[in-house]
Amino acid sequence: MLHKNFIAGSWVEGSSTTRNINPSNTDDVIGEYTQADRAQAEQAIAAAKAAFPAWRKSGIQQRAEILDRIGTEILARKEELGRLLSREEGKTLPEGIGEVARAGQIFKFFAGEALMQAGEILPSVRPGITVEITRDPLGVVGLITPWNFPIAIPAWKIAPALAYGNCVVFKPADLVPGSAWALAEIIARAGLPEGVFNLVMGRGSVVGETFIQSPDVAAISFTGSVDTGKRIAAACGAGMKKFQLEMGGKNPLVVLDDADLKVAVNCAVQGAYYSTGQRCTASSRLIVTQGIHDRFVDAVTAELKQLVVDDALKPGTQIGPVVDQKQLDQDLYYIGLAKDEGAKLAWGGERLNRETPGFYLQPALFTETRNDMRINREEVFGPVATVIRVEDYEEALAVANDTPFGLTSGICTTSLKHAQHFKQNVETGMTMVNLPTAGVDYHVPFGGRKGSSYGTREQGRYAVEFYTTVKTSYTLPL
Ligand SMILES: NC(=O)C1=CN([C@@H]2O[C@H](COP(=O)(O)OP(=O)(O)OC[C@H]3O[C@@H](n4cnc5c(N)ncnc54)[C@H](OP(=O)(O)O)[C@@H]3O)[C@@H](O)[C@H]2O)C=CC1
Ligand SMILES: CCCCCC(=O)O
Repeated sequence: MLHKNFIAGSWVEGSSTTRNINPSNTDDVIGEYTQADRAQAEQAIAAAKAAFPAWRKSGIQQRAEILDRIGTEILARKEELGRLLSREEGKTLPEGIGEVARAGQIFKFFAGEALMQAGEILPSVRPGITVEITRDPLGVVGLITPWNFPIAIPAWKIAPALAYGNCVVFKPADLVPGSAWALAEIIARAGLPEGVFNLVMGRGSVVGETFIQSPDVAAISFTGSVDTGKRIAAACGAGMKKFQLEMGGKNPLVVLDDADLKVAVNCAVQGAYYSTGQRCTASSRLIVTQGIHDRFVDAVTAELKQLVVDDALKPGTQIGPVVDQKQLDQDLYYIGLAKDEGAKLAWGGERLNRETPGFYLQPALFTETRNDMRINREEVFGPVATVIRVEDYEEALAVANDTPFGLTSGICTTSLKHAQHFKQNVETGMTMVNLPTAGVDYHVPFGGRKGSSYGTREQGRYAVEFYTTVKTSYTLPL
């Protein structure tokens, strides 16, 4: 079966196709997916533009019911969709099912938000005049998503876009079309008028470029690499488009002498290596004070030796394969670079063989690293973490903030004083105390600072800032 694009309410073939390969077993072809060319991407944009005038006036009850219907079906099928997600992306089955559940919860959350489009009414400073502050939808929004959260990141862009009355052209990462297509198939049956939602599978350099260049696309929401994010920012700026970028991080986990060692080790292993380290929120720099350093390194190393690296769908697997050859090459490149820079490899870093051909990599831990090494400046986006030894809390905070990124951070400590000071002074958009840096709630703001993110926050009620525009009205009643 060829999985087609969904444009103007119909399933249509594109100009080429791509095969979806299982990173746990590269002999396993999950399915064949069509790829749009520029013309088809433009057809989708035109369909969304034509649908907007009516959709922007749709009732909030209609929107709420549609979003709730989508969320209900996603949750009802979380095992099936979770298995598909793990098969195509490589995160373990529990992680895949968890991500699908999160997507369903996100749609249900925004079903509620669709009903709560609050504004404000104030008296003018001029007597007798009333001022109203309301919000309008933007129009056609282009949603461009990465491979590492194939259904949750699309959900947290699509759901608010629709809730606030926008029309959508959605381009998933070419590497993981399965989850995106399954999500689109649910959305296609949820009762939206034709053209309101369009799935446009295809290469970023073709479909993505068409979105960011089109004068009929009012806004772009993007998650992915810094390089692509900068490209999108330049194009959107030139075209006076609204845009938001979520691009990753070099997230620090600070471990102080007074930390609970067991908690700190769990935070480090979960945060740095689960989901094969392929999370923008993953810990990659473990910043450890002198007094606990050796005990911490020994304990983390002991944990890494126990981790089960295997087929994502196999029961008991804790670390699935890397997503593809390109990412594996990137991980191995940085492992080699760290060695060349003089970092000490405490454990792992070798490609592994398993029963089936896949991109299996032993989680790697480097010690005796300095924050000015490239391994500590650049995002690897794999199961690779480094330890930086520091003297005290003050030095730990300074090192944590000394990075071009600012997405998330963490501190393991039993000192309320240090926890409070860290929350107030760490330069990241999100921060955790005695918790992994990865793993966030779905109903609160998500996003970072510096090179990690651009624009307003995603997720939760804060999403209204991006997916609407404010109008101030003055009325003199006659
Ligand atoms: N912060 C995060 O959540 C993520 C960060 N990353 C980082 O990015 C690196 C590469 O991952 P990758 O998925 O390839 O990231 P990319 O930035 O290459 O891709 C992200 C999305 O952007 C699309 N895209 C690519 N080029 C363009 C373009 N010129 N215009 C518009 N859209 C475009 C891609 O399409 P397509 O892939 O179909 O070509 C994909 O849908 C990772 O190694 C990691 O460092 C990656 C994923 C998530
Ligand atoms: C939903 C995708 C990003 C969330 C990353 C995390 O939960 O750590």
